[in-house]
Amino acid sequence: MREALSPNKARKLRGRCGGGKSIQVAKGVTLPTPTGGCNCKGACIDPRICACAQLNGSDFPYVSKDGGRLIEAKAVVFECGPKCGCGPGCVNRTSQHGLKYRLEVFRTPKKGWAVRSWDFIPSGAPICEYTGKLMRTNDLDNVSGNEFIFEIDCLQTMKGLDGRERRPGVLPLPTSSHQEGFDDKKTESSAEYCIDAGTTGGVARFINHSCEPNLFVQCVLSSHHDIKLARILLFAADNIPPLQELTYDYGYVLDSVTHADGKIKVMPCYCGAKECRKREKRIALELKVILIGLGNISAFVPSNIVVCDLL
Ligand SMILES: C[S@@+](CC[C@H](N)C(=O)[O-])C[C@H]1O[C@@H](n2cnc3c(N)ncnc32)[C@H](O)[C@@H]1O
Repeated sequence: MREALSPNKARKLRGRCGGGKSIQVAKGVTLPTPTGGCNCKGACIDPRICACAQLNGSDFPYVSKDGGRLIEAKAVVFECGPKCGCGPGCVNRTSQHGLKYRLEVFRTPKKGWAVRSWDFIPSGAPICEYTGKLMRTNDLDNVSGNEFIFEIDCLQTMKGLDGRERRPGVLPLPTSSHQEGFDDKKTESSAEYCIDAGTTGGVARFINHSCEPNLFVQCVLSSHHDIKLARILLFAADNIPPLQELTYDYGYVLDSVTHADGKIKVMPCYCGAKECRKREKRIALELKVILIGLGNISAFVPSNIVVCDLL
């Protein structure tokens, strides 16, 4: 990968601010109706009063420094939503404020497209949301490939299933979520819903896997409390200097992708980390993998993102 940016080669593409296209919902999938929120006015300040702070363990998950930073990774973050009394500037809406950093989609020698920032990113800062088409995992037969499928598996993270690290401080979800999908006795690990960014989505779809990532995945609930349909946000795991490639751990099950004949599909990992596991872990989907043409990536890239082909 060449490090130097070439302004002549860099191309600004048109698109929407705030991470690109928002979530589209597939036919047959219904988003839950917004749940009631807090009664705070203007901004949420007192965690003893804010009903949303109570859901986060009686505190706000964010500090307002640098426009909002997540204090620590959580099983799930409860943000204020449409039914809350607070306004859009509330710190407990940090992931809803859109892209804050100048991101660049660039070409790598071995991993295809990748993403980096022109700005310094402080630890805990929200980067972008994984957007695309929200669909049932069972309906995936009809999509073009699994390169851009993100399974919404917050439940597995919460329960530490499939080798995922169980995050500390897991709080019981509100009653509605228990009814909607959080069953303590359930050990089944498959995600019921996923986000397909194959044909629509934002810049998150270009972020590659690393075994030593500088981002982490955070499930966020803001307009409802159904964990199966949580929003997927990427946050900075560290202070990230400008031009360092942004990566997260795809965290899927090793050797779970098979060809049609049942043979394991080995996916080499080129993350370059010292502790690289040497294999990109992929999801357990028996799908034909068809790379979609990236001739027109403008559909995925908002206007404050630059695309730069460095090959
Ligand atoms: C969500 S896409 C990421 C963007 C992709 N690089 C592109 O050009 O559109 C996931 C795909 O990127 C490639 N990829 C991501 N991380 C990789 C890694 N560490 N090593 C090799 N290939 C990787 C794989 O082809 C993977 O299926």
